[in-house]
Amino acid sequence: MTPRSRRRKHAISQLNLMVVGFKSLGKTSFIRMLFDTLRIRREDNIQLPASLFQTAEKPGDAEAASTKELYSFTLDVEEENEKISLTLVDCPGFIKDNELRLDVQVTEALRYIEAQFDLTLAEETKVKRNPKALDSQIHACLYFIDNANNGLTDKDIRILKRLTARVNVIPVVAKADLLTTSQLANLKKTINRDLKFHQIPVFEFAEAEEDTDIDQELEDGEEQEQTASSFQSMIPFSLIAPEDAIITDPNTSERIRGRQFPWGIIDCLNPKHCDFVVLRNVLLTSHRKLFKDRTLESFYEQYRTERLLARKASKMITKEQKKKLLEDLSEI
Ligand SMILES: Nc1nc2c(ncn2[C@@H]2O[C@H](COP(=O)(O)OP(=O)(O)OP(=O)(O)O)[C@@H](O)[C@H]2O)c(=O)[nH]1
Repeated sequence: MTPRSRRRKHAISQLNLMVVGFKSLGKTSFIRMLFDTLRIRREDNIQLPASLFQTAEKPGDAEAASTKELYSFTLDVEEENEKISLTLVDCPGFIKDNELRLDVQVTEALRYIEAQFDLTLAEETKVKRNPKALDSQIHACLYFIDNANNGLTDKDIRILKRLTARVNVIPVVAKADLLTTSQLANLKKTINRDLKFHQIPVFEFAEAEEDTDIDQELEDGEEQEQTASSFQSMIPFSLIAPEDAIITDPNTSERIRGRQFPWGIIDCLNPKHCDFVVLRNVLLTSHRKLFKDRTLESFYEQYRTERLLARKASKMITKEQKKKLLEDLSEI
């Protein structure tokens, strides 16, 4: 074992993921499915939020099962021999028919992301820094897109523009089981066209991989290029979450995390049925370090600069200017 791989084996990497999107698109179901596929290292100290297991399979359950407020929980997991402290953050679904409320909800999600930057900033400015300080920054945010729309709506565009200024955003098509293969392919194409047309900088695989060592295992440069572009071609990733009912494979009698229809079974872990397995690998293994690096080097640095400039500007303001500003504000 090389010193590097020995170090890797013992170090615990922190990874913080967030899910956002309009109401009832399957955000909590995705977190539940991800949780269900994890290899938990320490079961003794997990505190799972009750809302994670409130499902809405029966009519009338939807309101009770909807996420009322942002919550997070942390798990010690092991993925490909690496220890990860994984924090999952679930947000209340955005409300479509109230513009003001929608803006407040997006602001709340962004405030949470910025509050984590503030923790890093506070740690950095301490005289004696804590070398074991936790990295609570949100490294990737999955944005759930409603497959009933023909591409991105104006509201999606507005939200995505705000989110992509602060976090690595990965767009996903929710409930892909409701689309045929060609409908899904067309929707992906339209979403990509919309992202490009509106210049929304969601996470890009091809570009990002050029300056990183993530694919060290792939020695052949051509193969590396292919991998990057094949990830990129999957954007937005399609997701299908399993239903509560216990479904078994008729051939093997093994449990399947899936959805059963009169004509067959969808296996959510089958890459032919949806992109969950690929996305899971991207988040937890292949691109984990890249998400973290970009968060620190790009998003945190940008936020830090903005905060320091704002602080400087507020110090430069004279007493008279401050008084006038407060007077003006009280008249509004
Ligand atoms: N057909 C289908 N239904 C799904 C899928 N994922 C979730 N659902 C169903 O959609 C409903 C809402 O799922 P949730 O996971 O609670 O959605 P959410 O986005 O967390 O909801 P809010 O917290 O209200 O925003 C439930 O009835 C789920 O069973 C999916 O992939 N396909």
